[in-house]
Amino acid sequence: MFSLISLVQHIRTLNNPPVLPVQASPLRFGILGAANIAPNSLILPARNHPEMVVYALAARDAKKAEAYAQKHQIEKVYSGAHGYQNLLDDPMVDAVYNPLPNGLHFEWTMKALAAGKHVLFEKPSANIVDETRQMFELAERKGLVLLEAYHYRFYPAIARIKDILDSGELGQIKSMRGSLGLPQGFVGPGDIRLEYALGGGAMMDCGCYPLSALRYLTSANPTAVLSATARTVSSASDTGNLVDHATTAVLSFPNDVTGTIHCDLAIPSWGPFGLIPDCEGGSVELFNFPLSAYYHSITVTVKDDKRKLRKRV
Ligand SMILES: NC(=O)C1=CN([C@@H]2O[C@H](COP(=O)(O)OP(=O)(O)OC[C@H]3O[C@@H](n4cnc5c(N)ncnc54)[C@H](OP(=O)(O)O)[C@@H]3O)[C@@H](O)[C@H]2O)C=CC1
Ligand SMILES: O=C1OC[C@@H](O)[C@H](O)[C@H]1O
Repeated sequence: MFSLISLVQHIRTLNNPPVLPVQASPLRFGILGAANIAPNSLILPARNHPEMVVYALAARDAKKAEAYAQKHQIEKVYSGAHGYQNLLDDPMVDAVYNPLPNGLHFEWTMKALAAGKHVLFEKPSANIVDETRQMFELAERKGLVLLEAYHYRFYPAIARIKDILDSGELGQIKSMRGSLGLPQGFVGPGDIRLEYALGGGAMMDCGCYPLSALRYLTSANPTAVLSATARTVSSASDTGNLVDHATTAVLSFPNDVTGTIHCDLAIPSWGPFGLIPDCEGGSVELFNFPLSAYYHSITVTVKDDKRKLRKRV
């Protein structure tokens, strides 16, 4: 068990990983947009990977682009109306990170792939499934890597949960619950998450995590939406559209499995962010599944022969 001090040290190291010398001929990344998420998702981690370097940044506003590039020691800067495309046309760029708002993932990922770049793009991949298919088909045709940035899939904790389920120890999955909520105040006025035209809404921003996790754990896609309820707010630009501020949905999966997803852009406290498959012979809970590298716990509850519950953490 972590002590509080070692937990704080662990989180500080994750957020500021040691800087390693770059090796000869690293993979050179370009970033589309001076995005809030890019330092944590790519720029700081890259410094710990000698085989890659964040070489270029494009942002619409020149001043913002320069300041961001200077702060994060990014060599090449593009800006203005053609800044994103100019970055894609730069032959020095091998791979592109696309952390643009959800509604722009498709356009700029297609353009990046067309320019022959590998792409790491943010979740959720697109607004509609046909766009996602088109992107992966183009990447396949061009022999390029296209990866959606669901980092939770790379943490040992989720792999452990999948192993426990696949081992058969708990029997068949009967139902699953997954949730992700953001604390009140995290999403402020004007946030891209509240803009319908940019692919905003709680389901797109947060609900996509439990949905992805439920698909991963069952190795299946949902077949129907059994129910869905939402708390809605006006889209940020007030165009008359609504976005969901919170959603609860019950989905049907093959083999009579149901999955409940809950997401919320403004909950009064921190969390919830758990993942709980309930099985014939017990259940397993992964606490903090989206960011389990920071902290997590796994609780396995097994029903014994006399239907008594045995717990291990
Ligand atoms: N995997 C993860 O853990 C996380 C993923 N995300 C995902 O990353 C993406 C970006 O999130 P986040 O960094 O918080 O977003 P930001 O609010 O920082 O926006 C990202 C960039 O979008 C660009 N942009 C382009 N067109 C528009 C437009 N019309 N209106 C507003 N912005 C525009 C801006 O680029 P410019 O600088 O050129 O102006 C901005 O820098 C989302 O898809 C989100 O779901 C977010 C957080 C965590
Ligand atoms: O991991 C996340 O947490 C915060 C969200 O707003 C973000 O978009 C999501 O990816």
